[in-house]
Amino acid sequence: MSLPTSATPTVVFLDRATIPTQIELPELAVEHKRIDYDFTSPEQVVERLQGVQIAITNKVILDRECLRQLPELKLIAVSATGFNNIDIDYCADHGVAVTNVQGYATQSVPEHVIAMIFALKRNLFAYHNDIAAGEWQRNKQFCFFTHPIGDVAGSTLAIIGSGALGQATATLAKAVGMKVLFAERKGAPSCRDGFVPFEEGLQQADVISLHCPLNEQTLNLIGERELAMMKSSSLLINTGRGGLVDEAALVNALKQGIIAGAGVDVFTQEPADSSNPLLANMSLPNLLLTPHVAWGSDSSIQNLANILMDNITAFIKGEKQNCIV
Ligand SMILES: NC(=O)c1ccc[n+]([C@@H]2O[C@H](COP(=O)([O-])OP(=O)(O)OC[C@H]3O[C@@H](n4cnc5c(N)ncnc54)[C@H](O)[C@@H]3O)[C@@H](O)[C@H]2O)c1
Ligand SMILES: O=C(O)[C@H](O)CO
Repeated sequence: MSLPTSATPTVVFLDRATIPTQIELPELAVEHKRIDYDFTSPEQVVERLQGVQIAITNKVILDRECLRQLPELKLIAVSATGFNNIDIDYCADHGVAVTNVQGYATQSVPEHVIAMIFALKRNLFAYHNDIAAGEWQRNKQFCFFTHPIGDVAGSTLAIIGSGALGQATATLAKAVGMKVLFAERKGAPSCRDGFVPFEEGLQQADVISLHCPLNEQTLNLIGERELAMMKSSSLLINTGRGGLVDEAALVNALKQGIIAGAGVDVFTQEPADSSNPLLANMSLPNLLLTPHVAWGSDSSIQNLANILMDNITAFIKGEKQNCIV
């Protein structure tokens, strides 16, 4: 998994526009040729990576079918933590290195999670919408209470995924007075020290926050069965990946009062459209949606850009940094 020493590598960024313009993407500290595309459709991937040694992708999918047609590709530098858009097994079997960017958003994602928890617990958007619909204006009192308002302090947060973002979310949650549990992996035969069994986490939590990767084991981790185990007063926050949650089952749970609310930043298809059950029901007062921006504070994206380009420089120099395979 290395480059021929004499060659000047070509580096192609397939979705450059995922890095906002105010963020500086550092130059590589080694000789190279770089081509940036703001956006690449699935049909354009193979053509754009023909003869290319290094591909940068945030969310463009590099699956087996397209990788098979790219024998010169030596490195996929994922400009994200999640790498579920890459066929890792193919890369491992065919000598294609894959790097990702770890721990760059330990401020941004937890702040987004806690913001969603406060907004939902206090029903901020439901009240905002009531005013927009003229409810307050029709009322005689200085205030009115059409939605429950809960305290965040004292409530229990169950975190699924105890890596960089799970841990950082735990730290912030404790700072606002929440009790924190880490749930063991679903189906695990035993429970590690410091974890509670998966089902117990679901049952005890006032809020569940997902911070595990999307893979074969975690697809539809939260479905009808799991939602039914949660308290009817509880919230689900998903900033992990859309596929972790059965979206139709979640909408049903919100409509039937099986759980009290959900904050969702990630979707099975992105961008999602009105065929997505969550978008089709986004007027529900207890559903808060954001367009995959939990990672997106300027400082976090700058961290990401720096680490991304460092990973590539290291690879070209023959060093290993943040290698998944
Ligand atoms: N919404 C966003 O903007 C955003 C930003 C960054 C990351 N993410 C997502 O968050 C995920 C986690 O990021 P991170 O930096 O904490 O990654 P990480 O690799 O540091 O941590 C992932 C954790 O999940 C655990 N895990 C793996 N499989 C599991 C399973 N089946 N059940 C429970 N836990 C499991 C791992 O052991 C690890 O502790 C990423 O994979 C990505 O999908 C989203
Ligand atoms: O995985 C990540 O880092 C986020 O989804 C942003 O791409």
